[in-house]
Amino acid sequence: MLKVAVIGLGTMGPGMVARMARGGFEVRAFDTSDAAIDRARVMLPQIGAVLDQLSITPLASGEGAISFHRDLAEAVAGVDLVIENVPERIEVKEEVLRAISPLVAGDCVIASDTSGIPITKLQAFVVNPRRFVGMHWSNPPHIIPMIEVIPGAATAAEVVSFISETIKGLGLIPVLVKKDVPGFVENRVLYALLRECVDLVDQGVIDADALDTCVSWGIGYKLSVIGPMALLDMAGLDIYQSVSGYLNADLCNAATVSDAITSRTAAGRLGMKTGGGIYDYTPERIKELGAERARKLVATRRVLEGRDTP
Ligand SMILES: NC(=O)C1=CN([C@@H]2O[C@H](COP(=O)(O)OP(=O)(O)OC[C@H]3O[C@@H](n4cnc5c(N)ncnc54)[C@H](O)[C@@H]3O)[C@@H](O)[C@H]2O)C=CC1
Ligand SMILES: Cc1ncc(C=O)c(C(=O)O)c1O
Repeated sequence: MLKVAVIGLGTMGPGMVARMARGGFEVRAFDTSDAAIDRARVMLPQIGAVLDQLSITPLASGEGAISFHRDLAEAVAGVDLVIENVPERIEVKEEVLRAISPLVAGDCVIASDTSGIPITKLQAFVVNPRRFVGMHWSNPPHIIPMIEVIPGAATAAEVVSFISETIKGLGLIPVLVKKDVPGFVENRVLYALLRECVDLVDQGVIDADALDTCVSWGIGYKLSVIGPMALLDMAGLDIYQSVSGYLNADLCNAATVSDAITSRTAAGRLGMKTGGGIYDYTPERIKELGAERARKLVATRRVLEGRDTP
């Protein structure tokens, strides 16, 4: 049974811990914050119920054990894989990776769930860069089945194979990113979309809620069935040639973050986690939305996987 340590139990950690334990791994869950550990403990049964709805059942040998840790050396002792999952700030990742690296065995793989910091940069912070790789999950990690695998300049081929096989072994889908570009692929695409969406709302072209309806029921719904490259063929490359010929030059190409976002983050309006961001949320609404989104994502995934016929 594979032994894995997850370092950081914020938005992403609990779902990753639960998903890997369901796949039979022994999972050590570490955070420096007692509140994060307490929250993760509360979330595990709720996440387990969602995994049940996805028909992700424990192996015949049973679900892997989960243990919680406040001592880093204890958390990573003897594990095969450590997944760094701390905030997306390179100085925090440097401190954590420099702390983890000397504590693990020579054959242990260290992976980072960074959203897009180049893996080659993070490799500088570990003792053995050959055994360091990007493993980028998507939120919510217990529901979204795709994980990007990103080798850095020094990552050994066998480590890329190990991570890809580990992901497949969980019944998930590894996607290899061949060049270590910032944001990898998923977030380059997402952030191109988000930049345009924020700009359209900033410019008063559309209200936020109408934009959400337009994107979710238009391209969002369609793209879950037909990928962008296949969509080009469905629309016709001549159409893309014509439209992109006049539209590309008009799209937002701002290199900085929109003032509307920067003023909100400066005021502590970070979204659901602070009760308001673009929209406002009560604690009851946050619970409702969490349940509703999980239910719809589960139902959609079951249909897309062919488990349920509509
Ligand atoms: N939020 C998202 O939608 C996604 C985030 N990611 C990436 O995953 C990583 C984690 O993101 P989130 O879970 O959103 O962050 P978060 O800020 O919600 O949670 C980070 C956790 O790390 C803990 N932490 C901080 N310093 C630590 C340290 N020195 N040692 C151990 N734990 C420490 C915090 O207490 C917190 O519980 C980031 O690199 C992020 O870019 C990847 C995919 C999606
Ligand atoms: C806004 C945003 N940024 C990063 C990520 C993942 O790295 C996600 C996600 O949903 O996975 C996201 O929504």
